[in-house]
Amino acid sequence: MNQKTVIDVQHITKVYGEKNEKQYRALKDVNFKVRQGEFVGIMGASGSGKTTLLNILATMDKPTEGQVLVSGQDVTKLDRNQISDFRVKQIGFIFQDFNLLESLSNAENIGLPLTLQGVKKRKANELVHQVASQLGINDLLDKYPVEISGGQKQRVAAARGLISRPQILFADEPTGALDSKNARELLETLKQVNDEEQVSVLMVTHDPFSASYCERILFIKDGKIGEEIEVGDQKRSEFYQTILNKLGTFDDQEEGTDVI
Ligand SMILES: Nc1ncnc2c1ncn2[C@@H]1O[C@H](COP(=O)(O)OP(=O)(O)OP(=O)(O)O)[C@@H](O)[C@H]1O
Repeated sequence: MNQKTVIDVQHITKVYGEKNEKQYRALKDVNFKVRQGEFVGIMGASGSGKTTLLNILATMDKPTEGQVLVSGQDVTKLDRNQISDFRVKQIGFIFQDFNLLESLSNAENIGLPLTLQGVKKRKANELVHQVASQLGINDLLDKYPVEISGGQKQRVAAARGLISRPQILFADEPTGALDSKNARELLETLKQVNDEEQVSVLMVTHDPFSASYCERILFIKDGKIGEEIEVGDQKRSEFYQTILNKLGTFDDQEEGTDVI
């Protein structure tokens, strides 16, 4: 197993709201590491802090305290330019609602991170075709997002997330808007890319089926990592059952954050 740490989360705390106002503590001293090529899931009740955590790791939000080392560099200390650079070169992101730009063709959407990096059109085109072949969506390149299905949109979004060959792919409920067939296909593809490219995948999900594709799952409860489970030698179907059993031990209540 690859032991290189790509993400090292140290003592992350997130408080929403200004001082003198009502404040909420959404994350409390969160610590964990992710290795290169690992497929890690984050599960937890609604309001437990999953999206807050993912957004901090992906530099879309800053923690109140603590640091996030990505390949040894503290990304919470980056300035605006460094953050843009970090996002386009080192990470990919897939959202539940795809976040494709309707006015761009699918090929242009996929190539957007390269356009932002100033990669020449010809080279960008070549890379777009490469990733599209890998994800089996070559025939969608000349179409626009409105002309394709939800499952196809998420594959286009995944291609955009992977085009820069990032070290880390963040996925926030990537199967949330997909039917089970499309969800399965997307997860198979993510797993394949994860294996082939050693890209670390960090996926927030409510869905035990999606989570069964992970090697390790962190359970967030009330802003803290409560427990974690690993697939180990289990088959995916067995891991799915393990996850269901684990979820059954939690109560299903929505979580409120701590008002300070
Ligand atoms: N911008 C914000 N300002 C104030 N509170 C916020 C803000 N964003 C999130 N919160 C609160 O922080 C807590 C954690 O929210 P977060 O979205 O991270 O949870 P989650 O686990 O992703 O939930 P869900 O599964 O419903 O998406 C929630 O109680 C939420 O209301």
